[in-house]
Amino acid sequence: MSVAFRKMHGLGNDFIVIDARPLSGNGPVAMSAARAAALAERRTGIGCDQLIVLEPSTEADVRMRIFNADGSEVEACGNATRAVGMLLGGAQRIETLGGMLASTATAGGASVDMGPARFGWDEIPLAYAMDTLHMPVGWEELENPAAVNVGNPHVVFFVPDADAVDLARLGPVIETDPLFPEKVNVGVASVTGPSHLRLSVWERGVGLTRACGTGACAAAVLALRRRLVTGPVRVELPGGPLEIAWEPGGTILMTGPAAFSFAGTFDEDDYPL
Ligand SMILES: N[C@@H](CCC[C@H](N)C(=O)O)C(=O)O
Repeated sequence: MSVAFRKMHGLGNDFIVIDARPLSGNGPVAMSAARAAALAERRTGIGCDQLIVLEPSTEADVRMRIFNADGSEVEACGNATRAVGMLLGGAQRIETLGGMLASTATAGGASVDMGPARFGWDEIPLAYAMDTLHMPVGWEELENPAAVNVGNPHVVFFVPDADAVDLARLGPVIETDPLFPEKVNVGVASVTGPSHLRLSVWERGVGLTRACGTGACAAAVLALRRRLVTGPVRVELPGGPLEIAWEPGGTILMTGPAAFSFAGTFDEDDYPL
C-alpha cells in the first residue's frame, strides 16, 4: 500500500508527517518502532528527526503520535506541533501522549499552548528525590542542572558559553544515565541578554538537532524560575529563534516558524512493521 507523506521542519528540526485520518487520502497507517526507525534513517529511508502520524481523536481535533529517529514513541515535540498547527491552519486542539495542546496558526508558523511545566522529581521523572531546580549532580564540567517535564523530560545546564560545550560527547552519557529512568533530553543554555538565551539540545532518541521546541520551553521556564531572565524569553537555537512565554502556575506559550519542504509517497512493504 502506498502512503503519502509530507516533509516539514521547524527551524531545521525535520519531520515526516503522515496524515492517517479518514478523508486524508491515506487509509489507517500502522506504525511500529521498527518502521518509524527505518523511515527516519537518512541513508536508506526518507530521513527525519521525528516521524509524526496524525490520527482521528475523540477528544480533540486531531491526535498526534510522535516517534523519535530511533523509533521510540514519545510524548511531546514542540517544533512538530507548530508544523502540524500550521498544516491544519486556524485553531486546533491536538491530543498527544504528553497532554492536550492548543495551536493557533500564524503567518509562517504557529503559536502553541504547550500546557503546564511540572517540576516534581517523580514527574520528570528522576530515579530518586532531589531539588530539581538545583540538582546536586554533575557530569565532568556540566554541573548543577535543573530539570522539568514540559510534556517530555528535560535537564538543562546553564553555562557561560553553550557553544563551547561538547554536547555530542556528553549528551548521550547524560541521556542514558540511570538518574533518568525514561532517559532525558539534554540542553545547555547561556544567558545572552535580559530576556535572551542561547541553547543547544541533545535530543533523547535522536542526538543533536538544529532546534528543539520543548527544549526551548524547558530552558526558558527554568531560566525564569532561577531568575536568570525576565519573560517573554527569546531562545536562540542553532536553527533560529523561538519566543517562549510562561508565568508560574500557568501554561507555556511557544511561538515560532514552521515550513513545508516536499511531499512524497512510500510503499508500506518496503518498511516492515
Ligand atoms: N524535537 C522535539 C522533541 C522531540 C522529542 C524528544 N526527542 C523526546 O524524546 O522527548 C521538539 O521540538 O520539542
